[in-house]
Amino acid sequence: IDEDNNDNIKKVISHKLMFEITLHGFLLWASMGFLMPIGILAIRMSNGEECGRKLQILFYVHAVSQILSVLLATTGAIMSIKNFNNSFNNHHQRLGVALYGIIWLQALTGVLRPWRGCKGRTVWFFAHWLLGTTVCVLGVISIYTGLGAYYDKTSKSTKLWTIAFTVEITVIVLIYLFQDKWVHIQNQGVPVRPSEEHSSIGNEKGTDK
Ligand code: HEM
Ligand code: HEM
Repeated sequence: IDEDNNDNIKKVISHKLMFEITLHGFLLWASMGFLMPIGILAIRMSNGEECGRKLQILFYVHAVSQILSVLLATTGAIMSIKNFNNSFNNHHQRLGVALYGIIWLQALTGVLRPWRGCKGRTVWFFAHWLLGTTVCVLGVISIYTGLGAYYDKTSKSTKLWTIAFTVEITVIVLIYLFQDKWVHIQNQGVPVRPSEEHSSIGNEKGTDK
């Protein structure tokens, strides 16, 4: 009877750990694998946008989705630090802890931004863009290594999840690339005036011929 009891306790604990790992995965996927890239696509939609109201809405979508993303990741962080072993002895764990910290730094620089037209704004934008893009890419890598860690721990296949995530990220990357080409694509139907034909090299996005 004693052995039976022991077995049951073991099963209950591993069931609990299983649940916690799955929740960890979902929280961080939703945060860094979904909200963060979507928020970046949103603020990029405002590039070259003239209408003040549209600009404001896109800014809010960016700010809200990014703050929500940081809060979700933080929930996941508190959970994982409470329930996992905190040994930080593999790439997934080490990169993960670094990200937990950096996303807060990024959100903080987002909130504490200088006004447009201010002297510091150019440097701020470069820093916010560079760190933001890097963090998002590292987040995507962490999700792949996380799915690997899940397989190592549970021996359950994560093939379908990996495919699903790859499809999602591929779509997001295609939209990201498309955003740069949108004006150019629209202007394909507009005839080039002969006098401007040669000066069209190196044109700015907004005045694309
Ligand atoms: C951006 C996304 C992610 C970040 C930042 C992250 C971060 C972390 C961190 C810091 C740990 C160590 C926790 C500790 O020991 O206190 C950890 C462990 C773990 N994570 Fe993630 N994670 C992410 C996504 C995922 C995903 C999508 C899965 C898949 C289900 C996953 C599965 C695991 C597993 C199984 C562990 C156990 C640790 C092990 O022994 O390797 N993670 N994660
Ligand atoms: C972890 C959170 C965040 C990430 C990963 C992030 C990422 C980014 C990225 C990559 C860009 C550049 C987009 C482009 O290529 O044009 C950007 C722009 C911007 N972000 Fe964030 N961001 C975050 C949080 C915030 C927060 C909390 C705010 C404000 C409350 C904010 C305000 C802005 C603004 C105003 C711009 C546009 C700057 C301009 O075009 O002059 N960000 N963000």
